[in-house]
Amino acid sequence: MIFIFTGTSGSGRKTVARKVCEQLGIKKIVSYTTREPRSKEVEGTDYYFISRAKFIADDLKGEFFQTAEIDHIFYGTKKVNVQAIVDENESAYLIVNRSGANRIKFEFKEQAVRLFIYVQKQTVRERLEARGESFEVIEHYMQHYTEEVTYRKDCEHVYENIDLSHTLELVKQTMEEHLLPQTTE
Ligand SMILES: Nc1nc2c(ncn2[C@@H]2O[C@H](COP(=O)(O)OP(=O)(O)O)[C@@H](O)[C@H]2O)c(=O)[nH]1
Ligand SMILES: Nc1ncnc2c1ncn2[C@@H]1O[C@H](COP(=O)(O)OP(=O)(O)O)[C@@H](O)[C@H]1O
Repeated sequence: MIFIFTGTSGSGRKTVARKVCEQLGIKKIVSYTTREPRSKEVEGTDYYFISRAKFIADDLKGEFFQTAEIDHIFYGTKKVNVQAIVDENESAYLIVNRSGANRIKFEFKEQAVRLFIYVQKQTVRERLEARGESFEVIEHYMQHYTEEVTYRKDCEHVYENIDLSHTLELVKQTMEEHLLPQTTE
């Protein structure tokens, strides 16, 4: 099973995904990005941080399963990382935007499920302010919000992440249901 975490940026997707998947022992498919690491982000855990030139070269070689460009930054997951999960017949998760979620769902069909995490626009702003983000960064998040939030109608599961522990419980429950052996009835 592939668990696709998507939703509005700044709503807690990474936090929820990491905590629940740690508990369930589900591996992450780590994306590549051309943006600078933020403080506390770890190479190979949060992202593989690579240069634009390397990203473009790898893309030309056909190494990416899917890519996205957001605010002039490239993001992508490599075929080799996705294939490793398929070969081992394991479950995995990733955190992607709308286009990435669509691409993965299209490829994996019933074997992929989209978990949409969101909060109200004003709450995103407050959390980013609390995280100490600059005005410019916060405005970027705000500009994407409307486009991102409308994707929720297409996703299999939707969570408004108000109380974190409550969200974690609900998401865990859903994921456990998907991990149960499928009956043919
Ligand atoms: N399509 C796609 N989107 C990605 C990938 N990796 C990350 N993203 C998305 O890119 C956006 C920006 O991510 P990031 O720079 O970490 O900032 P965030 O908005 O704080 O999560 C988020 O919506 C991520 O989910 C990827 O491999 N493919
Ligand atoms: N339920 C919650 N209540 C308050 N703050 C939260 C909650 N969930 C996550 N956060 C905080 O909100 C910020 C954004 O979370 P993050 O997981 O980075 O979001 P995303 O991956 O969606 O951009 C982080 O500082 C995180 O600790």
